Amino acid sequence: MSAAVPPHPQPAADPGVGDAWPAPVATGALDATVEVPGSKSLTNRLLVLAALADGPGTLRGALRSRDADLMIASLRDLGVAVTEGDDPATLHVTPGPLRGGTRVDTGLAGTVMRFLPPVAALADGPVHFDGDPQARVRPMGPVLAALHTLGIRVTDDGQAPAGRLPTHLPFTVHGTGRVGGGAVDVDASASSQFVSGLLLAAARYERGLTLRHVGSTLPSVPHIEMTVATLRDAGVRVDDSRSGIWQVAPGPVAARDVRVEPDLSNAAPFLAAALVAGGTVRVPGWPASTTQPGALVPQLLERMGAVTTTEPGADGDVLVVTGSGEIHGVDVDLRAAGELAPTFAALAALADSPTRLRGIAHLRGHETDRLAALATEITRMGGRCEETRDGLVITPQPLHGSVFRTYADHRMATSGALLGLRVPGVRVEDVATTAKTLPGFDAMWERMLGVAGGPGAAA
Ligand SMILES: O=C(O)C1=C[C@@H](OP(=O)(O)O)[C@@H](O)[C@H](O)C1
Ligand SMILES: C=C(OP(=O)(O)O)C(=O)O
Repeated sequence: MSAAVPPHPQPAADPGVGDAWPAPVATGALDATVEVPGSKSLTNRLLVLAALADGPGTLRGALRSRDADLMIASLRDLGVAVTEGDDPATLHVTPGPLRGGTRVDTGLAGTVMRFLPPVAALADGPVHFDGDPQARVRPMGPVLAALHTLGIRVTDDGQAPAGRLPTHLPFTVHGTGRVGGGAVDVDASASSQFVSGLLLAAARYERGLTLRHVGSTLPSVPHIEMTVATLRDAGVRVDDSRSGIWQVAPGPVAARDVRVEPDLSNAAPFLAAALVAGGTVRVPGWPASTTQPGALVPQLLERMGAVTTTEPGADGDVLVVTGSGEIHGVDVDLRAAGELAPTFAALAALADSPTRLRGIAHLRGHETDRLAALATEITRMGGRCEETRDGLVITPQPLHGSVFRTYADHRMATSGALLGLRVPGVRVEDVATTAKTLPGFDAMWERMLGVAGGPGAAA
């Protein structure tokens, strides 16, 4: 990976054992249907496109979580009206002239910190960006360098020497109300979101944008395809016919009324639970075709021992995953779907043979250094999980309970829950961190298990 990732802030020495969530152990085969809320990636793309559109639009089935709510709050501050419809998942968006003189709180949301600077470039004044302490070490440089190339002034509000382009939060994008556009080279080897963010705003640039990826690897290609698909659905012309080059034509973004698919990556730990506990888990609303990387979940679970089918449901297909409790190790390149790695690492630690996860060096710049975090927590449980240059090698061992640290990472929390299904005594520190993309995860998990009586009842 060519973009260096600085070390993440370390968690407190004592992870608050008393408050940790006792992950319930499965006491029998599962038989559950889990309704998963809207996709984070689609919700935040569709919010940005609605904010840039040529009239009022509506999202239905939108995710409401910390990441989505930070996007909504930021767009409101920029002058976009976002109001709730009959239910919180229905959002009406009315674009307005983009205002400067505001502050964007990115939280720990990659989609907010990478998608909004190219939008802020269109505002009529400075927009200050900052986020959680962990967000300040997530890579930002390539997207800010691209804005600089396009003639937008970006200044560092942190520790960088004066005059140096910022590479991390906090920073200010000095919008002037217009962006000329043109051509930029971007090294997106550390995050596909650098590409997505620039493409999402590009139709509103006077000459559009031609973006060329110049890095050695490109992670999360399905997420870039999702960006291109959502742009095209909004009537924007995008040429992606040359590998590693995207050309967005200038023009209006059509206001639309859109339905958001369920978040297939958030479905993954629930579906994986069928392998760990045995039995069946169903997720309704599984799209017949999708750009979400979670589309890979059924085939990956099958490789690890599941039987998967789809059944017709009231609202599209229902994905049905059945496991026997046996889990087989795999050798898999997850470059296209890195956000699935924590779920598959947890499954791997419970398997009957070793697993190699490859192509995911960029996970070192996610919510936390996920490779280090997974290796540390699985090892703490007595497992064997070693970091490689671009992934993890997990060799199953007998595991014991522990406090499973989450490092402010929602997917670490869901991995801990998955391990706790089989290993008694797992307590997940700060399970509330799942609110980043799935508020109420612990209650959903307990419902899946048929556990009554609230946290810890089945531990
Ligand atoms: O564009 C998106 O919605 C995302 C892209 C991916 O980021 P990276 O390319 O940084 O992995 C993914 O991991 C993240 O969860 C969501
Ligand atoms: C990497 C992730 O999030 P973000 O959108 O903050 O990059 C994730 O959800 O796994």
